[in-house]
Amino acid sequence: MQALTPHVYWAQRHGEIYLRVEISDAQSLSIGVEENILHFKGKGHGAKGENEYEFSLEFLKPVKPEVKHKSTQRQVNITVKKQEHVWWNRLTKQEKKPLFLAPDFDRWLDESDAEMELREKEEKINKINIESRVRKDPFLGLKKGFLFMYNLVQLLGYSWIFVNMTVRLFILGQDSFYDTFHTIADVMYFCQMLAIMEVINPAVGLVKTGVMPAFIQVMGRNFILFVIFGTLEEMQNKPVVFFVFYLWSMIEIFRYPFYMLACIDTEWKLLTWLRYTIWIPLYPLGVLAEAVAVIQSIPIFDETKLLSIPLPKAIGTSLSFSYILQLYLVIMFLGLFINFRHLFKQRSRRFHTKKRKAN
Ligand SMILES: CCCCCCCCCCCCC[C@@H](O)CC(=O)SCCNC(=O)CCNC(=O)[C@H](O)C(C)(C)COP(=O)(O)OP(=O)(O)OC[C@H]1O[C@@H](n2cnc3c(N)ncnc32)[C@H](O)[C@@H]1OP(=O)(O)O
Repeated sequence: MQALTPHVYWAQRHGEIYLRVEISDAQSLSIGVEENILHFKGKGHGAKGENEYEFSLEFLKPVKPEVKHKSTQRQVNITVKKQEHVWWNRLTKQEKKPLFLAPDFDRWLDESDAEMELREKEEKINKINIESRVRKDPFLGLKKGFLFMYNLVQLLGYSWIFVNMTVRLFILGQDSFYDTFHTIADVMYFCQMLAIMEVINPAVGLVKTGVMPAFIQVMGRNFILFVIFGTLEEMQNKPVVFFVFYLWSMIEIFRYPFYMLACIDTEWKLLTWLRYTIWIPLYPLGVLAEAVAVIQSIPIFDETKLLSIPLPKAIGTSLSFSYILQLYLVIMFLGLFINFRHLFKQRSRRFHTKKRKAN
C-alpha cells in the first residue's frame, strides 16, 4: 500500500504551532520532530479513503523536539512548541507552500490578534494570582489596618514632640535645653513603650523585616530613656536630653508616614528618599548624643550607688552600675555598626530594585 499525503491545516501563536491532519480514526501513529523536521505517519480514513498517510515539514525556525498530539474520530491535532516566542512569516523553511498545507481558519489569528489573546491570558493569570494571594491571608486587611493605626499614633506622638521642641527652641532659645525632659518625657515614654511593637511585629510576621535591628533600636533607646534619664533626676536637666529627643523625633516624623503610606500601597518618592537617607547623618549623631548621656551619667551612678549590684562579702560590697555602663558604651557602637549596615542594605535594596523596575 503506497502512503498518501493527507490534508494538513495550520495556525500559530507566539509560542506554538497548531497542525490539524485530516485523517479520521487514525491508528499506528508515529509523529516526531528530528532536526527541526516534523515526520508524520499513520493509518486512517483520509481524502483518498482508508490508507496509510504520511508527510514531512521542515519548520521555518527552531522548534522544541517534544510534540503533543491527540487523535479524535475526525482528525489528528498536533501542537509543536517554538524555541523562541516570535511570530513566523510562514510555516515552512521552503518558501513555496506545499500543496497539502493550508491555513486553519478555525484557529487562525494574525499577529496583533494573537498578541491581544496573549495579553488577555496574562491579565487573567495576574488576576487569579492576585485573588489567590488575597485569599491566602484572610486577615490582610485587619493587619494593614492595625499597622496603619500603630504608625498613625506614633506619627502623632513624635510630631507633637518635634513641633513642641522646635517651637520652644525658637521662643526660649538655649533655655529650652534644660527642661526638655519635664515637658516631653511623658509623650516620649508613651511612644517608646509602644515602640516595643516594632520588635513584636517582625517576630510574629506582621512586617517582613529582621527582629534584631528593631530589638537593638528599641532596647537601645529605652535603656537611655528609662534607665539613664528616667532613674537619674540629675540627668533630666541636662541639655543632652534635648539633643537625644530631637534626633530621635527627627527621623520618626518621616519614618512613620512612610510606613502609613506603605500600608495603603502608596508611595511618595520624596518621603521614601527622606526615610532611607536622613538616617545617614542622624544615626551617628543620635548614638553620639546617647553616648554623651551615658558618659555624663557614670559619675552620678558611682556617687549615688544607684542600681549597683550587691556582691558576696568575700569579693567586695557592690559592683557599681558604671561598669555596666562602660560595657554598654562598647555594645552601643557595636549596635550602631549592625544597624548602620542593616539600614544601608535596606536603602540599596529599596533604590536598586526601584531602578531595576524603572528600566
Ligand atoms: C539593655 C539591652 C540593650 C541591648 C541593645 C543595645 C544596643 C545599643 C545600640 C543602640 C543604638 C541605637 C541608637 C539610636 O537610638 C539612635 C537613633 O535613633 S538616632 C535617630 C536616627 N535613627 C534612625 O534613623 C533609625 C530609625 N529606625 C529604623 O529605621 C528602624 O527602627 C530599624 C529597625 C533600624 C530599621 O527598620 P526596618 O528593618 O523595619 O526597615 P524598613 O523601614 O526598610 O522596613 C522593612 C519593611 O517592613 C515594613 N515595615 C516595617 N515597619 C513597619 C510598620 N511599622 N508598618 C508598616 N510596615 C512596616 C516596611 O514598609 C518595609 O516593607 P517593604 O520592604 O515591603 O517596603
